[in-house]
Amino acid sequence: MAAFTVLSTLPSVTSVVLIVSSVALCAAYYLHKKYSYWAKRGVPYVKPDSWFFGNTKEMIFQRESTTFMFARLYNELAGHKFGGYYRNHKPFLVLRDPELIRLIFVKNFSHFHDRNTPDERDFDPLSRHLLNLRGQRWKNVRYKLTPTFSSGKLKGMHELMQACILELDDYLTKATSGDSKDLNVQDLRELMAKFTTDVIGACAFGLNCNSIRDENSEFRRIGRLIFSFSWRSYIRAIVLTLAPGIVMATKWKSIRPEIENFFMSVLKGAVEHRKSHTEQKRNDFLQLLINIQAEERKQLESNRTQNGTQNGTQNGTQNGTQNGIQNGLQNGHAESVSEKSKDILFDDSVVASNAFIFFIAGFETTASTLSYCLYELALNPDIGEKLYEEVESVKQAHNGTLDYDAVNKELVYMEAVISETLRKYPPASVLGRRCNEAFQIPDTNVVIEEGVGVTVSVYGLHHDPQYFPEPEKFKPERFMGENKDKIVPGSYLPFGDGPRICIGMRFAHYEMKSVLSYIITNYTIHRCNKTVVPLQYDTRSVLHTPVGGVWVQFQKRLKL
Ligand code: HEM
Repeated sequence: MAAFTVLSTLPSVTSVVLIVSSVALCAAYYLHKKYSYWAKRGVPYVKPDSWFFGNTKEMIFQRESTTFMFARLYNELAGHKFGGYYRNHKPFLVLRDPELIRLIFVKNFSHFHDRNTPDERDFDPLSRHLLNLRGQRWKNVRYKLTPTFSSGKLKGMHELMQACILELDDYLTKATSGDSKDLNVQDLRELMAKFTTDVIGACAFGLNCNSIRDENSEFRRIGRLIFSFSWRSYIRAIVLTLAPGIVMATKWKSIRPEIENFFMSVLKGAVEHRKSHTEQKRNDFLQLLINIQAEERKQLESNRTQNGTQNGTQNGTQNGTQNGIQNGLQNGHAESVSEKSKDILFDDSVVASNAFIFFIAGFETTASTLSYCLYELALNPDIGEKLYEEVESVKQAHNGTLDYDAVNKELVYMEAVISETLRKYPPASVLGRRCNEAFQIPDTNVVIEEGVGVTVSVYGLHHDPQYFPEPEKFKPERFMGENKDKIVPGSYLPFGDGPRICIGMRFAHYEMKSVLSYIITNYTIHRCNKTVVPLQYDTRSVLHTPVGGVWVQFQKRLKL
């Protein structure tokens, strides 16, 4: 009986084996075909180390940070102007040659106008911002937002920035004059993140974030949350690359609900406040967004009236717009029903998303640069002293104060110190573009096909001795005088390049120079027993974050 049972199951075992082997063979054939992409085209490439994840396994399993993984690919392709790699089984190209980078990012931008980020989503109200937008939609939004950081607007922000510096002054004065000798030992990442959160809150949204003064500031807590590791975001990122359809079908948002709700309610509050205080003249980013939306609505209304498609006339006044934004932001729904028209560029979702991205991009990148800069000043006191002398002499030439023009134009050594910090520690260590129209690489037979992504390891370039000899040394002189002119175009890209270059670059420079001149004139910065040299980086972090923070000691500067 038992023998009979075994025999009767045999055909099904054979079928299972057959099915499994056929599936395995098909999968192997499929993957082999996918992973032959670069070899077939005669393009040098880095051999994938995983059938499933291509060249990104170490990053996905969090054994290597994103920065170091792309720098490794850059180094493994040494000797080539470009080379292939695979993200999962998708082909990507690493661009190594600065001239080729410029060709793609600047001169042939029309073939590469989008990033590799996922397309904007209707269900994700905070994802439709400049970083993600594509094609004509990106172009239109960028054109409208460009005036945000014009010289006139930056000048107008001088007082707001000074007020945040005074808060920092208050904090550091207490920290350095207290009896407890530990108070003057500070984690720069945290301190600078608090400062830059306050600055972007004040300058872009007219908000008092209070991060320096209040240990439990909600803004700082949310800021930390945005960049902290979460399993939700981690799994989503993997699913997004392997099977984007699942993310779309399940409407799996990129932003955690807590963060989304916080931003929606803050923006709603800010817009409400403006509505009830129309006498206060504002000149900031939020106001620019409000005005743009008002103009757009006015234009649409007049078009509709002209076309006879609308019976009643509405007034596209500022108040009307504020009501629109306000209604749309209620309950986390960024887009009101009446706004589903295709003609609308600045619907509530685009307004909220761009306010959100300005906040995130506005505080983290500058905070990280400032903290690395102060860390290097602690390790290199001679550079700190030279900086101090420059700031003092510019101040003396301007009756003891630094106005907007002096900060911008006269702090030459300061500019070099910041540039060197951005070289050694680029906060955005990888740049990417997606090919939207086939492009033949000059003097080769290689065609970058539509849909293929290109990647630039900014960290790899900035640490390549061919462009920056002794790359681990902190040498601001690289960016002074004729040395600066020798920098190969396309090899130094802390803010990216081409029409999609960072929109906040001038604001960031101005903010960093303003606060550094204040710190350097009032304090000296020192190594302490918590200072780690060299820094060790967190492989789990989305950003290039040092494990355990960046610690230094502040001392009040003794002035004669
Ligand atoms: C040290 C400070 C900063 C660094 C190093 C930095 C770096 C970058 C980089 C590398 C890009 C990508 C450029 C490209 O793809 O070619 C970028 C884009 C962007 N940055 Fe910044 N950034 C900084 C500060 C800021 C600030 C202060 C803001 C806003 C207040 C900002 C807002 C943006 C936005 C909105 C984009 C997208 C631009 C577009 O696609 O049109 N950034 N940034």
